[in-house]
Amino acid sequence: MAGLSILQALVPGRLHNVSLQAHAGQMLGLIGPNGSGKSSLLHTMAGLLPSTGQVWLGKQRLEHMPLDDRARRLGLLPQRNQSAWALRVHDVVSLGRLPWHDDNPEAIDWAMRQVGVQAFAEKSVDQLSGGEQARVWLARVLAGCPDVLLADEPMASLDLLYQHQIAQALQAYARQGHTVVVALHDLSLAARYCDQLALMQEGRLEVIGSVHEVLNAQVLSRIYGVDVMVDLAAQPPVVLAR
Ligand SMILES: Nc1ncnc2c1ncn2[C@@H]1O[C@H](COP(=O)(O)OP(=O)(O)OP(=O)(O)O)[C@@H](O)[C@H]1O
Repeated sequence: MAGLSILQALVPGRLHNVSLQAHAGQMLGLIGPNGSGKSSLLHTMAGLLPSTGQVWLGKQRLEHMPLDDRARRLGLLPQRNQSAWALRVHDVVSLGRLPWHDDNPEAIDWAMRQVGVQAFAEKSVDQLSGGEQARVWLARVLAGCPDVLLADEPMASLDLLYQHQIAQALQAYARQGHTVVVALHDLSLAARYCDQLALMQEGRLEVIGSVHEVLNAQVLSRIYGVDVMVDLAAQPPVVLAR
């Protein structure tokens, strides 16, 4: 399957000439302080935030792809989600099949199982807790089985069990040959589950590489403005502000 490349993305005040490649089969984590440009980069990758740069899905330029093809091949989970209607959870997840014009029950059941929301299938989504709803929104994107999955802080509101279950599900999705890009603030989770990390600061890509290349205590302390301790040899790895 195709990876995703972004070349010289420039969005005034938000992104400054960002170029990077997300590879099929891998999970790329976007990290960096608040306002560093992670969401802007994800929206640019999804073709939703216009930039002067280029986005390539494999050998195809995203801007030149028909919209329905883009919708099938690229899925975005935004940072904030809400439903204007009190839809059933099953119906919300089914919306993920819209680009395919079908109601594929296997894909919908699979997506709900990945994030553990089968028990809520008949409930109204507005009657769920914040973390439960977050899992439903992710299931909706997974149900579309996109080649490239872009997720903005998918674990932010989840409890300890689901942080790990969702991180594992996203990693497994990448291992099946998909391209997964997640923005996240929990650097210990990033160290444990991501194959590559891209560290952003003030709209620029500061460094991209393996977990060991990017999670450097000195660099992180400078960028986050707080003393950071990094222990990548620990099981699981730990990255925390002191
Ligand atoms: N809709 C918008 N219009 C104009 N500027 C915006 C908009 N959204 C974000 N910005 C600005 O773009 C910059 C990057 O914001 P972005 O949301 O991409 O950062 P982020 O790294 O995702 O932050 P966080 O970790 O807080 O979610 C910030 O300076 C922000 O103020």
